[in-house]
Amino acid sequence: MVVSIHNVTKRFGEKEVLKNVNLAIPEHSIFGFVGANGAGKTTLMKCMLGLLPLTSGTITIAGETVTFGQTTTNAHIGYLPDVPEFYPYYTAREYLQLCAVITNMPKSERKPRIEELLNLVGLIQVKSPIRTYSRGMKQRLGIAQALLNRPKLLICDEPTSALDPVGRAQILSILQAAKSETTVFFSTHILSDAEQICDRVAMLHDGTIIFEDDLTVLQQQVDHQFVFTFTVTAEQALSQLKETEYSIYIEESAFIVQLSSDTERLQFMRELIDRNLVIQSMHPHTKPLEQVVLEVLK
Ligand SMILES: Nc1ncnc2c1ncn2[C@@H]1O[C@H](COP(=O)(O)OP(=O)(O)OP(=O)(O)O)[C@@H](O)[C@H]1O
Repeated sequence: MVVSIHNVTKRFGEKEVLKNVNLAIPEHSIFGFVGANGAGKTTLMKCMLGLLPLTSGTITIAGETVTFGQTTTNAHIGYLPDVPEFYPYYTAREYLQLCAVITNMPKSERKPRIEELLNLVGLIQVKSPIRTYSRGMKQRLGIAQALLNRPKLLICDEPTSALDPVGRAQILSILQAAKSETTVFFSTHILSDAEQICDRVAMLHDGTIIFEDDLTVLQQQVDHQFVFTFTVTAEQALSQLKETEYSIYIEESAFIVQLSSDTERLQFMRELIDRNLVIQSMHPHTKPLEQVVLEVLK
């Protein structure tokens, strides 16, 4: 485990913001940390970075215990705050060169690493200074900076929240690519972002982890239901399957059918052939993460 959080409680005065939190983050995974505004996500990340003292409990990063005020464990961490700040008159390349010098990166490694990261974050062709960058470009540069020294863990605080759909998709694909060299821990209140790239998801609600599991387990399959697409629309397919014995319904233009056994699945395929319906895709019907969350919070 690259991160182990054990019975962590954090109080600000009388206010208990984290209540006995336990988390284990496996290496080379993308771990989504979801929760509404004010749930305590930033507080836990600051505790992981040794920026806040714990009221009780322990946090270890790459096997080393985090101690408030000490920065030794931060050598394993790259951190992207929600609004990263840079020197506005530098270009991305100049800024990363400065960071490489400050962090004592060996001279021979600087150029290849910086070019590799500029390529990863899609800024390799950009020659203009950072002051001209969009928010998404700044986030992307922030990821490059955080990854510069090959940390074992990349912590990103709401990296997609302020971005438009294109900017969000770019960040998600960069985080996915970063997984080959590090472990990604990112917080978000956008469930669909977590759903797109995470291997594991934990949800913090009022300072308590209310679920934590592999995303595939969380998005349980709905009782033997399958979603089909055909070369015709769902409505047309349904009309071609008139008087069928199968339980079929259409939900938001998706054709969904209940097939409880392998035999039923085979029979249904035969029926589709008999009715000249050509399948484009078939997959198990799963609950979106949002529905899982709503059910847990009920
Ligand atoms: N230094 C502090 N002193 C007192 N209360 C604090 C302090 N820092 C955070 N809090 C409180 O702790 C709670 C959790 O805040 P936190 O910033 O961790 O939430 P969050 O999940 O990151 O929310 P957001 O998505 O809005 O950033 C909030 O009620 C906040 O007011």
